[in-house]
Amino acid sequence: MQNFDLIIIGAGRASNIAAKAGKLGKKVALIEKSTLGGTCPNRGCVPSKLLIGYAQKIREIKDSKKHFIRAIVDNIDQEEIFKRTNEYIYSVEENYKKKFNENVTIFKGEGSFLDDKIVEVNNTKLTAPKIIVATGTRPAKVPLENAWTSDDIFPLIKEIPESITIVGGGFIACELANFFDAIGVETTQLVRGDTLLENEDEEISEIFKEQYCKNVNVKFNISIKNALYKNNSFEIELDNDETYKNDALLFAIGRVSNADTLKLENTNIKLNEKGFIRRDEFFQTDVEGVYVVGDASGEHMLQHAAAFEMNHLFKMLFEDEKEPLKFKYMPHAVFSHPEVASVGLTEKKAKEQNIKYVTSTTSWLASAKAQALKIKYPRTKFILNPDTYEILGCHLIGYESATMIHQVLAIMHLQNDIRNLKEMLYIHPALSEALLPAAVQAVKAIHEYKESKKI
Ligand SMILES: Cc1cc2nc3c(=O)[nH]c(=O)nc-3n(C[C@H](O)[C@H](O)[C@H](O)COP(=O)(O)OP(=O)(O)OC[C@H]3O[C@@H](n4cnc5c(N)ncnc54)[C@H](O)[C@@H]3O)c2cc1C
Ligand SMILES: NC(=O)c1ccc[n+]([C@@H]2O[C@H](COP(=O)([O-])OP(=O)(O)OC[C@H]3O[C@@H](n4cnc5c(N)ncnc54)[C@H](O)[C@@H]3O)[C@@H](O)[C@H]2O)c1
Repeated sequence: MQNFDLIIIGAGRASNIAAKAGKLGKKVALIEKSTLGGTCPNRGCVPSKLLIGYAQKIREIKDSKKHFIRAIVDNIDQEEIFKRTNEYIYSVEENYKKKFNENVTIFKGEGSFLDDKIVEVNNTKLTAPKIIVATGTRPAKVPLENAWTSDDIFPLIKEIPESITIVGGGFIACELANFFDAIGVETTQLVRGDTLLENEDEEISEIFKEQYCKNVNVKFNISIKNALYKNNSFEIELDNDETYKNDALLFAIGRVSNADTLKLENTNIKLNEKGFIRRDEFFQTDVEGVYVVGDASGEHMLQHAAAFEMNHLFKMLFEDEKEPLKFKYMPHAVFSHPEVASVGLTEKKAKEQNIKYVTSTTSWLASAKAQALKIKYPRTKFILNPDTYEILGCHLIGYESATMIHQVLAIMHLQNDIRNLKEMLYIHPALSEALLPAAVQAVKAIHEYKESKKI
């Protein structure tokens, strides 16, 4: 039995805890069954955003006629795009290794529990007073042989397909289908319902659908009845009896817990109804001294949330943090075309929760920089508490929405009052100045609401 101060199962974001604890002189066992760094740098956020950079450039060139420029995309070197992205992925493991000092022992293998306090990896038994489970998620099982998930394209080492079908209408499907379509791979997206990005505010997802479908061929209310893999391609039969051939078929239909790899039946650790590990507000599982953080908890499934949680857990374990982490707000963005960013309640959620609210939706076009983009759809939508002026939700669609929303986030975090967004000074005519008329309009909407209630 090997003794440590800390055992960590899963070297994704939790690598940072291992590195920092090692620097404090703690003896750390870091167990990873795949590549150090986890999903984000190896097969998630980073490589997918590297790909989106290419897509964005191509879309801009193709759209240049709006600026009275005749330009054509003469050649897209797809191989180079994947080669460069793969090179980044291949560098991750070595870069992560450099983070750790001699106090951190890396065990490459699948970790599992023998009991509440003993973890086994490669037939070696380890124990520590503190154990962190940070095992993340994996793609939901693909129902057809030879079909891909996002894991299969990071890195893409097989031949680049000439045509691809992508199933799903969520984050991954809308980011990847946009990329494949932009680089010239014939792309079909299959969505079982009639919306894309179904968890976004309805007004925003409708605009997204209208704009996105101008580029990507999306079939709605459809499922695959059958898909036969023959001679390196799929013969796809849809449930409306339509048939067609595509080189690749990729499913992006959600992600599932890795808890089933941990032999939790040997412990008192319990799962919730979704199969994710149950925890209290201090990240502690049903076993004292065993914690679960990041995607493994199934709560947010976002890199910034995982990183924030891990940072807080480190402070709880090795510094003097006594308070639980309470996320005031959890923003996210979908890096597709168009780009969407959101924080807080959607109108639907506000309605469901019976919350008193006022909405205000404003075009960005009052800003000269927004006009210069020559796109008409960008919008800001606020959901507001009319009594307190609090921003309950903010939803953006348009160029650099993910960047734009940080200004709103800052206000929400500091002193959440829409009037602060209205009173601040903006650089004229920066794109973010588009938030000024949105804030003015939002405050007006609250005043009109208050007036209407006086009668
Ligand atoms: C295609 C894609 C794009 C994404 N884009 C974004 C984005 O733009 N922005 C964003 O915020 N989020 C994005 N995400 C989500 C983000 O990647 C995750 O939220 C984040 O990586 C979670 O970190 P984690 O450390 O909790 O889990 P992970 O990074 O998944 O790490 C868990 C690690 O545990 C290992 N493991 C699992 N079980 C065991 C075991 N039994 N023994 C040993 N090791 C084990 C795994 O191999 C893995 O390395 C994206 C995800 C995907 C798939
Ligand atoms: N920009 C980002 O922050 C980013 C990008 C990619 C992924 N992620 C994270 O990764 C997670 C997983 O992404 P995802 O796109 O796989 O999940 P998702 O939950 O966003 O979307 C899943 C989609 O698949 C559909 N679906 C589910 N089961 C299906 C089935 N059997 N047949 C057909 N369609 C089905 C759903 O209706 C939905 O449209 C996200 O929830 C997100 O947290 C974040």
